[in-house]
Amino acid sequence: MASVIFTECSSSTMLRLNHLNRRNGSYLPRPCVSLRSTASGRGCTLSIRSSSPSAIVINGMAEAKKIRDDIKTEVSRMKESIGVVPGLAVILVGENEESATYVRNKKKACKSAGIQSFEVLLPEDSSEEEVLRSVSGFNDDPCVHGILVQLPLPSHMDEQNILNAVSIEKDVDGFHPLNIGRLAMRGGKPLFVPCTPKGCIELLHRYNIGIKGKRAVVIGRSNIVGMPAALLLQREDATVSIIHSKTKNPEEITREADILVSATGQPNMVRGSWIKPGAVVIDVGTKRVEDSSAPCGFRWAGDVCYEEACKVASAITPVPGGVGPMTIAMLLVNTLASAKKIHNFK
Ligand SMILES: Nc1nc(=O)c2c([nH]1)NC[C@@H]1CN(c3ccc(C(=O)N[C@@H](CCC(=O)O)C(=O)O)cc3)C=[N+]21
Ligand SMILES: [Mg+2]
Repeated sequence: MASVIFTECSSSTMLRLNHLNRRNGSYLPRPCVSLRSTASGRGCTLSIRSSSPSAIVINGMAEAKKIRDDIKTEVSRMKESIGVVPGLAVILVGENEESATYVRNKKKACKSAGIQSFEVLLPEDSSEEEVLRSVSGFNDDPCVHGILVQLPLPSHMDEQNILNAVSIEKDVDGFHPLNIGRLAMRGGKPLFVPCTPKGCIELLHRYNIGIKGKRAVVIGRSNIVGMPAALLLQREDATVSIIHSKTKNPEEITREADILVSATGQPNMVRGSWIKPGAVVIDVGTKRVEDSSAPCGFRWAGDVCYEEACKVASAITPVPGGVGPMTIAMLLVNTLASAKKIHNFK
């Protein structure tokens, strides 16, 4: 290893730390080399001048592909042995362009994995009763093993009421209050866990990033991502803090995080200075932002200032290609698991 130089304003390089710690199955720096909180407040001042610092990029797209391939194999095994094809139903209300994109992606993923997909598109001004009727139809349909009501719903509908109506056996989104309640209980056994947080944890596992005993900070407390992510991390024995819009000085708390999960949908909110050197950063944000230089007129922006974060973090998920594809892969995982359970197929 070349000389290690301590400079005042350098961003840290975790190359050496990564090298050391990957042998222990962890990308996190050892406490004894975790230099932080300098007087200037710039965080770590350890650097190796000769090499440009850069975090490991967590390739969610590649992991998702592997998972989808495994599902495809299982789906055909199931079809051949018992003649059952797993089915996923999606209910989409209104014309929200982003929602339409997700629904399209889910449909594509189902198709390539051999999962049958069903879809109900309802106009924005539909009544709650109409949505409830669709839910109930899918609850009773033996070809459907998973039901997903795309959120957000139009504001005139009671979201809780609708999520409550989904059969918990088919709640592949894990949004039914019973599944969430069980997730929150010590020793509780949810039938399904929400796909995005589940995808985040799966990425950490697949990259051998230890969670037990680590400080985890989640930014955002939504029912879809923030809150279940915090619960899951806590179940994996992390010590978890949740940051939200009323939190004072959030960056002081994020700088404590060994694992930082951001799910706010506010592009570039998380700056490099918010991140502890060597931390693992999971960026859940996927916001469409106008960009005339992009081929389709927009691009996907995460919550994290990626260029800055790369210089500080030891590992980071990109947007796109990080958490997003894993979300869809987990949806297929849950749907297959549901079909197996309903048909008692091992
Ligand atoms: N009931 C419900 N369940 C959800 O799981 C749910 C939802 N409602 N409402 C909206 C959010 C958002 N969400 C995403 C899924 C995949 C990508 C995704 O695949 N993103 C790609 C970019 C998009 C693309 O390339 O087309 C990526 O990050 O690489 C993003 C966002 C699921 N959600
Ligand atoms: Mg992504």
